[in-house]
Amino acid sequence: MNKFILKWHEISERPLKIKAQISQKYTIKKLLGKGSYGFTYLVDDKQGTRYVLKQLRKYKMLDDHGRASFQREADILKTLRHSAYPAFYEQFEEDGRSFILMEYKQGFTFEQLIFNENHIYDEKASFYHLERILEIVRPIHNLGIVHRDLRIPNILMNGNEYYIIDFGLARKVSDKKSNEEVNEILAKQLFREIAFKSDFYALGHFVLFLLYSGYEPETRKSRSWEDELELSVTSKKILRKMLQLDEPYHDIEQLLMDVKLFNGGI
Ligand SMILES: Nc1ncnc2c1ncn2[C@@H]1O[C@H](COP(=O)(O)OP(=O)(O)OP(=O)(O)O)[C@@H](O)[C@H]1O
Repeated sequence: MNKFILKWHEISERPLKIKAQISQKYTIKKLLGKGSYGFTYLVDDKQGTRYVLKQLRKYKMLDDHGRASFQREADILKTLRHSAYPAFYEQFEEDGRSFILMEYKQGFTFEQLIFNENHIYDEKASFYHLERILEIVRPIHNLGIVHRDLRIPNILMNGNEYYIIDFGLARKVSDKKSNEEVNEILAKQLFREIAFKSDFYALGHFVLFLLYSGYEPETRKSRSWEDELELSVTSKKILRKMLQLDEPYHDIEQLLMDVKLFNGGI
């Protein structure tokens, strides 16, 4: 399909309507997200239990790559089985549409916490959250999986619990053959390379979002984060490595150790 036709399909396909019934079991309550891959809904079953239902766009179903990445997300969710990530429930097709049903994780995303709830994070709080999040990234990396989308809308908090969602871009690092191709194309997009350091790079930006939540510019001139934020030498060092400005961290244990030392936990 040429690019124009693909775009036309993307724009013209509408999400399912609120109150629509799927698989005779689930009712659509809300559209949570709309991406190029498909739609994400909040649904409930007849007992009123909430779930998240992901739908692959119809034209993506005709495309091997689209189907494969949707399947990869289902497979990765099935593999993970940890309370920090949505549990996989089922996968089905209906009316030529493909769906994945997963656990709904209740909480606020860090995007909501910063931009809607106006939370402000100082250096101490930011690195505390980073440590807690790294603890739940560790099991993913230990399974040889890179998330590749650890952004503020994909990390949630509820009380003392942290969750990671949206495994749509996650890949196995051992998936060498297909990865070589992807890595070549994406070599310049530091957070999409299929390597653990991509997740650290994304989390470096995540920490900058937290740190900038309390930033009041003194001048109109924009400066680098190192000049704008008042940070300790150690946290700058950690961030520079995460952001691949210095020799990057290659495995999570090195990074976690530095963050724990900084937080005074070791
Ligand atoms: N399992 C889940 N539990 C709770 N909320 C979820 C879950 N999955 C997705 N969401 C919510 O739905 C939103 C959109 O879902 P998702 O990330 O899958 O789609 P997206 O279109 O790729 O969005 P984004 O670009 O924000 O990542 C998320 O930002 C989150 O608020």
